[in-house]
Amino acid sequence: MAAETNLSIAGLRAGYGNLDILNGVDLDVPAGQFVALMGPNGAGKSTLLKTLYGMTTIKGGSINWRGKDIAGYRSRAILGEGISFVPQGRCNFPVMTVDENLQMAAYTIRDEKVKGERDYVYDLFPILKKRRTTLAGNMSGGEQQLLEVAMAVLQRPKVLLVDEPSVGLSPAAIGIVFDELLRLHASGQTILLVEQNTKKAMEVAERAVILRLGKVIWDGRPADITHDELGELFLTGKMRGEAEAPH
Ligand SMILES: Nc1ncnc2c1ncn2[C@@H]1O[C@H](COP(=O)(O)OP(=O)(O)OP(=O)(O)O)[C@@H](O)[C@H]1O
Repeated sequence: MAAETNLSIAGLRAGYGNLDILNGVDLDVPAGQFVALMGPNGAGKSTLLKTLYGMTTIKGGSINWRGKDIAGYRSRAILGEGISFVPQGRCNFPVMTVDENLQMAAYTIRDEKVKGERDYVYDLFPILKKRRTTLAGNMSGGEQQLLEVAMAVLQRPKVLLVDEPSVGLSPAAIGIVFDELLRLHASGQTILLVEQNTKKAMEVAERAVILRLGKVIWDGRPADITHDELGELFLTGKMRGEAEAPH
C-alpha cells in the first residue's frame, strides 16, 4: 500500500436538497489504491462518488484533497484537480465514433496535445483502438463501458471514480471491463469503484469499504470477510456474534 494519503474524507454529510444521505463518512484513500465501495441498496455509495465529484449538497465535514478542502467545489474544478468520474449507465455520444467520443472527452486539453492523449488511451485500451472508427452506439455494452472509462482516463486523473460498471453487461463483458480496471490499477491508477457485483468487486479491489445508512461500517481487505459475513453486514449492519452495529 502506498504510504501517501492524498484523499481524506472526514465527517462528510451530504445529500440532495433537504434529504440527508451521507451521515458522517470518514475515509482515507492512499495514492494508488483500488477501493471497492459496497453496501446494500440505498446505502449512499453512488452518493459518495457524486459528492466527491461536486454533484450533491454538502451539509458538513471535509474532503481533503492533496492539502486543500475541495468540499463544495464544482465538478469542473474537481476535474481540474485530477478527479474523474464515470457515472452509472451509458454516457457516451452514441452516433459519434470512438475517436470522436475521445475527442469530445478531451475538451479540457489543448488541441495540439489531444492526439497524443488519444494514443495514450489507445495504448491502455487496445480493444478501443481496433474500434476507433465504429459508432459508439453500435458497440457492445462492455465496449461502451470501456469507452466511458477511457473518456475519463483521457484526463489523466489522479483518482478515477467508477460507478457500477457491470450494470447491464453479460458475464463475458463484465470480465473484460474488470480486467481493464485491473490493468489500469497496475499502471498506478487510484480507483474508487462502486459495484453491486460483490464477488467481482472483492476479486479486483485490494480494499473493501462497506457503507450502510450513509456511514462506513466495515473497512478492510476483501480476504478478511466471507460472502456470508458480507451478506449479514448488508442486512443487519453487524457481524455475526456482534451485539450492536459497529457505528
Ligand atoms: N438525485 C437524487 N435526488 C433525491 N434522492 C436521491 C437522488 N439520487 C439518489 N437518491 C436517494 O439517495 C439514496 C442513496 O442512493 P445511492 O444511489 O447513493 O445508493 P447506493 O448505495 O449507490 O445504492 P444502489 O446500489 O441501489 O445504487 C437512495 O434512497 C436514493 O433514492
